[in-house]
Amino acid sequence: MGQVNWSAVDAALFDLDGVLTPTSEVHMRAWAEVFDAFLATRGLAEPFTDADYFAYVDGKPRYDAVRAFLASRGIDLPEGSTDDPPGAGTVRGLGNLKNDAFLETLHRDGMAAYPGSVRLLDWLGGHGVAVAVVSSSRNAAAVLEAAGLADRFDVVVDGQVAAAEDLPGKPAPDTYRYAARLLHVPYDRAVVLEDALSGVAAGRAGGFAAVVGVDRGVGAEALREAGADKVVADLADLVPPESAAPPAVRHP
Ligand SMILES: O=P(O)(O)OC[C@H]1O[C@@H](O)[C@H](O)[C@@H](O)[C@@H]1O
Repeated sequence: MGQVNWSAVDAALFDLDGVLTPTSEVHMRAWAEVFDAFLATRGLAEPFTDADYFAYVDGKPRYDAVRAFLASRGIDLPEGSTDDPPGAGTVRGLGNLKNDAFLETLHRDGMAAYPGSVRLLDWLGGHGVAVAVVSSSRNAAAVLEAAGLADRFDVVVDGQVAAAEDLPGKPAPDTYRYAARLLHVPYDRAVVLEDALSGVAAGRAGGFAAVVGVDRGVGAEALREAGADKVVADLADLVPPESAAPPAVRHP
């Protein structure tokens, strides 16, 4: 697949963290802080790595990510409950601790969208392609607000919607499919844009027109293996070339 054939597509379904905003890095650092401290309390010296993040955590709902990483190290913790305090020694307690770390950074440093992603959103808006955000995060609204993107999306299927609608998270395709249904667009007329292996797998499983992998560090080959039809480094690469330059100013 070369360029995305936007004339054959009615909707673009965007992952948020790592696709529209550089929040994937903020999540990754918060997870590393929390998991490293947890591993140290158990006398385990091998730290949480970027490779661990990409393989077990990236793109997944909060507690699914905790379970997947702990399982990779052969650690089994009780599930606990969602209001467990940080440090309760449960899956949910660890997830909550990480959420505190994430929100602290978000509120302290703010967040700006990737300029290339805004460029694609602008182009799609001018060409009648509907857009939605499909994020595993329960913090999607706060991130969209911080990045000044909130009013660009009428449809946001995030971790809170998934919980309310009882939808399984990525790598299951259900959240992407739900967003397409809310936009009244058939799956095969929608494109999925994703940076995480779990999210690419969700797009692949959903029967969408195409899955675009956005390489923010996981690697083009891994994205293709997970099911991406095309991989780009920046979403501006998906703006058709004829509109890459602003129209020439005509002088009479
Ligand atoms: O913000 P929440 O609800 O804890 O969700 C976290 C997850 O949100 C996803 O969007 C990110 O891709 C993950 O890497 C992250 O861990």
